[in-house]
Amino acid sequence: MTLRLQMLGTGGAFAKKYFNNNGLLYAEDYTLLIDCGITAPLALHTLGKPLDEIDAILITHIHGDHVGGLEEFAFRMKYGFGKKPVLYIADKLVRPLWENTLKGGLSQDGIIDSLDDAFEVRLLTEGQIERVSPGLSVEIIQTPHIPGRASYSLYFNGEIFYSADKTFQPELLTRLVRERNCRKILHEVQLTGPGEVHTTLQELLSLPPEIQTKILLMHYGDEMESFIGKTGEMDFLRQHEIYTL
Ligand SMILES: Nc1ccn([C@@H]2O[C@@H]3COP(=O)(O)O[C@H]3[C@H]2O)c(=O)n1
Ligand SMILES: [Zn+2]
Ligand SMILES: [Zn+2]
Repeated sequence: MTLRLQMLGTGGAFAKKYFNNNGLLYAEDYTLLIDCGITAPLALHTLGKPLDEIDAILITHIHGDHVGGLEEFAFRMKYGFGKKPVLYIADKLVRPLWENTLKGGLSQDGIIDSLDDAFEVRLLTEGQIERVSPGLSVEIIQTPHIPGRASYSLYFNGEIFYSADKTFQPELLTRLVRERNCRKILHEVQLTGPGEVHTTLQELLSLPPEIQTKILLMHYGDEMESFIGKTGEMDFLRQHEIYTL
């Protein structure tokens, strides 16, 4: 099954030239929204994409640039379309997403008292492949980002790796390419400064060309244009363009 990807945005958390790093993944007529950050509602509006054309949302972790648009999404689906959005989420993220992020704004006594009242929740477990639609499966892979906080990268159809925000994990990337048929890697990048909770361009440039050629870079800062031609065998993913993966 050929997947297509259209990023709503390719910016890092504080980018102003680019929307938050959230993507629409198309598998035939099924549309999955990967992460729904603060700018997702505006980016969808800019693309002319109505909310009810999205079949499900999947979130990687609970930073604002990945979940900050969920409150608006849920309210508009409920009061605008009379529907509950489908939400794919790692079991370990349910409690923090509800208790620490959404409860304050979304809860209404007797109407919305839990995440299940606002979303059609579908739990994901590490190591288990979930069939999202006839042409789309996903496996979550926990990858390090903020110490002590869970964050999950995604492996689609056993061949496409989509990194969550994460530190550099060369062994994982090498294993996916050499042992698990990985054809394409959508990877976050930090262009300047120390990585700390992200993967730096310098780190990705240390990968062998065989892996770099599979990588498209995303979640970058406003300085991206000045790095064109300086990314080895890797290219930048551009927001709103549709890529066949
Ligand atoms: N220890 C941390 C934690 C957070 N941050 C910054 O805050 C952003 C939150 O969203 P993000 O996309 O994960 O990027 C994080 C860092 O820019 C950071 O730089 N160092
Ligand atoms: Zn982020
Ligand atoms: Zn993050």
